[in-house]
Amino acid sequence: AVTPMSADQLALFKSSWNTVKHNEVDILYAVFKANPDIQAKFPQFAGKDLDSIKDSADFAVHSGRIVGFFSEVIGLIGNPENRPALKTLIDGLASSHKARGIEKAQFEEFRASLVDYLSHHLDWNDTMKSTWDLALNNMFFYILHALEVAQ
Ligand code: HEM
Repeated sequence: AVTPMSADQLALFKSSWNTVKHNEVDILYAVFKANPDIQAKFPQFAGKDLDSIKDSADFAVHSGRIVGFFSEVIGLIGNPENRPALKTLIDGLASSHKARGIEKAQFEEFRASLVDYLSHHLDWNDTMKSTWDLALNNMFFYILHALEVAQ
């Protein structure tokens, strides 16, 4: 289920994301490093040495798309008028990933690696941790549900 965030939590969520959102390459690198099975799903990166692809243009483009999705969603969260746009984005993500055979468990792995990254790059105190837990619980509730019902 989804638990609404307080205004303070929402503000902290957004401002803390703003401090790392341009570390796209480092974030995707951290996800691939911890989860070779995720890297293996990317046709252009499968089987390649992560440290040698990290600085490529292709890696930057993909990192920008994937991490940029979070920026797009986080930018829309908090205003009820944006709900249809959020639903469209999340449904699109779910159907494109379902079509690639990506399972719920891999989304959970992605989430865990993102949190691990954040825990080392944000001022990770109890308030920060509980705010991100809540935000990602909500976001992944929608994503995983959309993945379940996607065709
Ligand atoms: C919440 C987590 C994730 C987000 C926000 C995300 C976001 C995106 C976005 C925005 C794209 C480009 C648009 C599209 O094709 O839909 C994309 C492509 C892709 N994603 Fe994800 N993704 C996530 C998790 C995963 C996971 C767990 C895997 C693999 C196990 C994965 C594999 C792929 C692949 C293979 C592509 C296509 C890359 C290409 O263009 O060749 N994604 N992802």
